[in-house]
Amino acid sequence: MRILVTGRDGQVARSLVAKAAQKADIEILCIGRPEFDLAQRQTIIDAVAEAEPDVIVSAAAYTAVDQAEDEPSLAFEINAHGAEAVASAAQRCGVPVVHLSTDYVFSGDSDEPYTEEDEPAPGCVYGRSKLQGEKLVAAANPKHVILRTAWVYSPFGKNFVKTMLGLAGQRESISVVADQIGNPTSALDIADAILCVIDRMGAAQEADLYGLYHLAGTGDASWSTFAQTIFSTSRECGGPTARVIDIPSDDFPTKARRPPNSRLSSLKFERNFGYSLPHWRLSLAEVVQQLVRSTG
Ligand SMILES: NC(=O)C1=CN([C@@H]2O[C@H](COP(=O)(O)OP(=O)(O)OC[C@H]3O[C@@H](n4cnc5c(N)ncnc54)[C@H](OP(=O)(O)O)[C@@H]3O)[C@@H](O)[C@H]2O)C=CC1
Ligand SMILES: Cc1cn([C@H]2C[C@H](O)[C@@H](COP(=O)(O)OP(=O)(O)O[C@H]3O[C@@H](C)C(=O)[C@@H](O)[C@H]3O)O2)c(=O)[nH]c1=O
Repeated sequence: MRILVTGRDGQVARSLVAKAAQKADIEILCIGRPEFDLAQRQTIIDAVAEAEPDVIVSAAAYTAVDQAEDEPSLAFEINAHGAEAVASAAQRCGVPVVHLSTDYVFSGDSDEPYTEEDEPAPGCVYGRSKLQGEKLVAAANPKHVILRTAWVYSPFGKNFVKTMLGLAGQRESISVVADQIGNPTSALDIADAILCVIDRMGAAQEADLYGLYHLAGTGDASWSTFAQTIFSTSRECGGPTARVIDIPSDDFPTKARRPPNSRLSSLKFERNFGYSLPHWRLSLAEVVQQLVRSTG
């Protein structure tokens, strides 16, 4: 089984490489800029044709949430039209695409965890561009699994856990918003779930498994609770720590509006794939320990 993964240096791609290394029957091929650029359609067509994959994992994206407010055209070119081109290239090869999307497609004004039935209403450019990407991917390739995930962290790339540990080295206290809640999700757990999806699709070409799913870590937290847990875990293993000061979102102005509640219900994924992600606290401990060990 040859899996082509876009976004070579991203968190999900690197987690897939780490997880697939433990599986003899899987070959992972990661592609990235400059030879594969979502803003350059021909590079997508060429890269996919050359790879001859059995499945494509579309993990590359424009993920700079605030910066997207200043570069909406580029965000849409990459997250919407680039994603569509990847799904079309997969369709021309007759192979499925597993595409990643985000909790930021929701306004966050509901009090309940969002299901796949809920109407998206993104409040920022990043969320709008990813929502259009979902629609274009689904239209371009009937063999699609779209996974909306959230608050991704890992030992790789840029993420909130690494930002907090970095700031703890410089400050005694850090102000963190306490009125935005979501599901922290380890990219390593997403990688396991993607391999499970691919295994199920590859084994039976089960058409009824294609579609849109929410897939996030079990349990929820505010960014502030998440930060406190990062520091308590880091302290236990001898890493940097800081005091967290709870603040409202209004006291941490950002260019992009974030959803106050972006909790996702992953029940559909659980039902269809018989698989759920571990509790975020368990997965976080593993990642923080790895990060502290690697810098200590
Ligand atoms: N991070 C998160 O918290 C969440 C992410 N998601 C989604 O999950 C997916 C994976 O996210 P994650 O692994 O965290 O992403 P990262 O931000 O870690 O990595 C994104 C990757 O996309 C690549 N990329 C950006 N622009 C282009 C382009 N024009 N052409 C080719 N590659 C490009 C980047 O390459 P380069 O190194 O060249 O910049 C980078 O390797 C994305 O679709 C994202 O929207 C969903 C919810 C939460
Ligand atoms: C660094 C920092 C952030 N914050 C707040 C700002 C924001 O509301 C929240 C998260 O900040 P970040 O900018 O790190 O995270 P953000 O870029 O909003 O993360 C999002 O990324 C995209 C790609 C997604 O798809 C989402 O699921 C989500 O993970 O924490 C603080 O309150 N204090 C701080 O010191």
